[in-house]
Order: sequence, then C-alpha cells, then structure tokens
Amino acid sequence: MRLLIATAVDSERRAVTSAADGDPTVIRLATGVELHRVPLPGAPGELDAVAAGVGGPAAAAVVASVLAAGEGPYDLVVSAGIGGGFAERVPVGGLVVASTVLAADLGAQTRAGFADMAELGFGIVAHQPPEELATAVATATGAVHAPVLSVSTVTGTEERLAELAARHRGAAGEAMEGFGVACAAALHGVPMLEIRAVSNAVGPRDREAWRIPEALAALTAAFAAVGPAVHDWHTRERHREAPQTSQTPQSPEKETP
Ligand SMILES: O=C(O)c1cccc(C(=O)CC[C@H]2O[C@@H](n3cnc4c(=O)[nH]cnc43)[C@H](O)[C@@H]2O)c1
Repeated sequence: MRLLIATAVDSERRAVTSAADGDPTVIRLATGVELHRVPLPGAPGELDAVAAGVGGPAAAAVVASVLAAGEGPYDLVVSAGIGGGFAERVPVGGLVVASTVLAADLGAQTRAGFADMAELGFGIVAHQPPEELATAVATATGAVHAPVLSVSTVTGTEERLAELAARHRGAAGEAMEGFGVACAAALHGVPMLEIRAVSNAVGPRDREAWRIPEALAALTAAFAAVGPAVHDWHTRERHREAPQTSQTPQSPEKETP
C-alpha cells in the first residue's frame, strides 16, 4: 500500500514523515518536485510526502504531476497540514478529518449574495472522502469528523466567520489546499482524505494566537496513528474488488494428443 501525503510547506511535510522511524528517502522527480518516502507507521506500506505549496492551485498542480509521474500507484492521497478550527467544534491543537472537502469561496458575488460554482452551473464544489475510511481515521486519531472548508483567503474578521459558518453549518475546519488536492486525486481516480491539525481559531486575525508547533505535533501524532485504519480499509476494498473464486471443482483439462 502506498500513500501520497500533500502538505503545503516543508515544516508540515517533516511533521508527517517524523511519525515514522528513520530518515526519509528523497526522490527527486523530473519536475524538481521532491517526494520524501518513509515506511507507513503501524502498517505494511510506504508513505510519500510532498510539500506542494500554499493554496489550492499549487497543491492541485503538484499533486496531479506526482500522480502522473510513475512513483505510485498510490492507493490514497491525503491533504494534510495545519488549519483553522471553528471554535465551537474543535480546539486549537485538535484534529479534524474532513467528512466533505468544500470549495467555500469559489463562486460569484450576486445581489442575492454568494453563489457557488455548482449553483452557477460550473461543476462541483464538494468532494467526498470514502466515508468508512474517514470515520475510521477520525476514530483512530481522536479527530472531529466534519466538513473542512477550502478557501483562497484566510478568514480574518468576525463578519467573514459569521458568513462562512452560516453558509456551511457543521464545518469544523478551514484551510487552503484540500479542494485542489481532491480535484487532482479525482482526476486520477484515487481516493482522498483531508487531515487538519488546528493551529488557530477561524475568526478575527490574531497572529500571536497561532499555535503552529502544537499543531505540527498533533499532525505527527495523527500520522503515527492512521496506519492500521488505512490498512484495514485498503484490505476491505481489495476484497470488494477481487473477483469471487469459484467453489466448484474444475474438470481436468483434456490433453491434446
Ligand atoms: O495572517 C498572516 O499573517 C499569515 C502569515 C503567514 C501565513 C499565513 C497563512 O495563512 C498560512 C496558510 C497556510 O496554513 C493553513 N492554514 C492555517 N490556518 C488557516 C486558517 O485559519 N484558514 C485557512 N488556512 C489556514 C493553510 O492551509 C495554508 O497552507 C497567514
């Protein structure tokens, strides 16, 4: 089993790979993108981590290029990193595993308010990670399992917080890359998850209140714990896909004279 983990920056990538023992093997692709490969903690397989850049466009471009580069095949893509948390659902230092990955600000401003790309007739604004897997990973990591919003602008006011919370009731997290990673994974037919470690509360900008080291430590703990849940899901998926073998004994082949 092989997983591709896309973080935005190097510190997040290191937080992921440091869940495994030993130094990563670095694989430099023709594009210059670096994969940092470690054994998957707690299960057979490998994990390739890439720092794909901040924001959805960079994440989508890099993940799509890695999936096309031939280091796989990958069984799962994970968008992982720090993120904002909606305070009533998850504390700073906590984790969110996305039940839905939502493009929260991709759309148009109309006189009647915001209209998203789906309402405008331009495709989808939500990707669904495999429900059984996301639930198992949330349980294994102690994460909140709820929608995560992908935005291009980090929320920095009460007004914006209220607007997003009203439009996406139940959302627990906000980050920038999930939807881009999900688009790339979907293009290649690979299942996808998003895991966010909360570095700050979504709301009025307060850079002093960000807790990046605590969130990175939570990210490492999450990746130390996900292996068995992912392995069990992958095994079940393989059994679902495998053709049933016949129980009827085969008659011996006739020998040609
Ligand atoms: O507000 C600032 O001054 C500032 C300075 C440096 C970086 C930032 C970022 O917004 C980094 C975004 C980066 O981290 C993820 N992230 C973390 N918290 C949030 C959030 O509340 N809303 C959206 N994204 C967040 C994001 O996925 C990026 O990778 C700000």
